[in-house]
Amino acid sequence: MKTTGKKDPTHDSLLMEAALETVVPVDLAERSYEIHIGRDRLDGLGNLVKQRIRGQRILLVSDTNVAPLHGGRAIKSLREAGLEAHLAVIPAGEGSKTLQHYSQLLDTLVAIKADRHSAVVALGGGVVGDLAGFVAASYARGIDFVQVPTTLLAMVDASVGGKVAVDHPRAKNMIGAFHQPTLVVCDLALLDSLPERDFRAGLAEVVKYGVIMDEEFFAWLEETTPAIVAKQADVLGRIVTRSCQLKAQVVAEDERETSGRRAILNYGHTYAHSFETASDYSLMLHGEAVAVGMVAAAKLAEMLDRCDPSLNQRQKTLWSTLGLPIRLPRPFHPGELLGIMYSDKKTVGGKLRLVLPTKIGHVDTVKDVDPEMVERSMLEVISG
Ligand SMILES: NC(=O)c1ccc[n+]([C@@H]2O[C@H](COP(=O)([O-])OP(=O)(O)OC[C@H]3O[C@@H](n4cnc5c(N)ncnc54)[C@H](O)[C@@H]3O)[C@@H](O)[C@H]2O)c1
Ligand SMILES: O=C(O)C(=O)C[C@@H](O)[C@H](O)[C@H](O)COP(=O)(O)O
Ligand SMILES: [Zn+2]
Repeated sequence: MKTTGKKDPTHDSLLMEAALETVVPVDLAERSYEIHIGRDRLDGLGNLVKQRIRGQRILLVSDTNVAPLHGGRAIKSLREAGLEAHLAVIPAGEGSKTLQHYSQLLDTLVAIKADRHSAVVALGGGVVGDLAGFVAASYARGIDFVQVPTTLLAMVDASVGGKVAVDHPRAKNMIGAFHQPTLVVCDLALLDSLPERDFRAGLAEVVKYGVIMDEEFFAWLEETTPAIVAKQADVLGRIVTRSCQLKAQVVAEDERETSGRRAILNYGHTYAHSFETASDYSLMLHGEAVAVGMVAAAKLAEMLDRCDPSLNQRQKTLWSTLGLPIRLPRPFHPGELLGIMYSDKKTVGGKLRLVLPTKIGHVDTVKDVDPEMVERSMLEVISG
């Protein structure tokens, strides 16, 4: 692996040791938990879950794509471990992150007589994890929750850190909570069935970690694109492990985004959420919106003389090689997007706050950004 810039002595070993079987700890005092990463972990799920929950009754939540492929094995493993597992299946896609589906899952928990020691297990991508997690956060004022992510995006990001939510029609992830899982199990073999477009969308959040906090990881991703696109098993293991290590580090420093440190994970997201919301959550995948949002954010940083144009060029080159968009797929009105950005959760007192890069590996949160500049930065990504 090429090493460039200031060297963190632990870095090479961390990335190289990030082989196929790893456990990444998330250190949060009494809410600490482990992320188990490896291939073919689903068959051992029941025993892992059993050790980490208080009761026997489980609601396994999955979606209409994942349940037929992997739900049977998950249920079998839970039942073989002596757990009473029930299955609830939601329609696949972002359209399920609603109060209506949240309410239906609560009804299911009541129907199966779930109690305070019962647990929710999410088997799916970020949509299932965010929705099921919010259900677990609020049922009986909070019950145990286990994440079994099945997309790359959920393995590297959504399953870790305890942000759980549903969307408001005009504001993404606006109704939710912080509720940490008690266990995360990433079975890399599940990625074999993931559609190509969803796999590539997950890479956006991986590259995000490089830009916000790990220049060497970013450079390694640039060099490794052929193996990434070919989904080489050891490379996928390294990507998931390094991403989880980086996210765990940030979450341990600022669990509830109070000090501001955690906001760095939101790089590109204020823009991304406006694209998703303006298109009723149905035009772009979250990862695709993040990729374009990072291009717009880097353009703004460049316009504000905060970073060199080469940063955005490196991002865009990587997006093109990894099959991610650098522009929006249809024209949008910048004013409409800007209006939605004011509903972002980082907005305080009517002032926009944005996470902007200074160089690869470093970002700052910039308060009170000039809205006119933000609007202009969007022209970088608006087609037509
Ligand atoms: N909570 C967080 O910290 C956090 C972080 C990042 C993203 N998110 C949220 O995550 C969501 C996006 O997650 P996503 O990209 O995983 O989308 P997703 O959950 O919609 O999954 C993508 C698609 O892949 C299918 N799928 C999932 N796993 C599969 C598998 N193994 N085989 C075949 N098909 C499979 C799903 O049915 C779906 O159609 C967004 O709502 C986003 O806001 C949350
Ligand atoms: O975990 C975080 O913190 C993140 O910001 C991760 C993001 O990738 C993720 O999309 C998150 O859901 C966005 O958070 P939000 O607070 O802007 O809804
Ligand atoms: Zn995200």
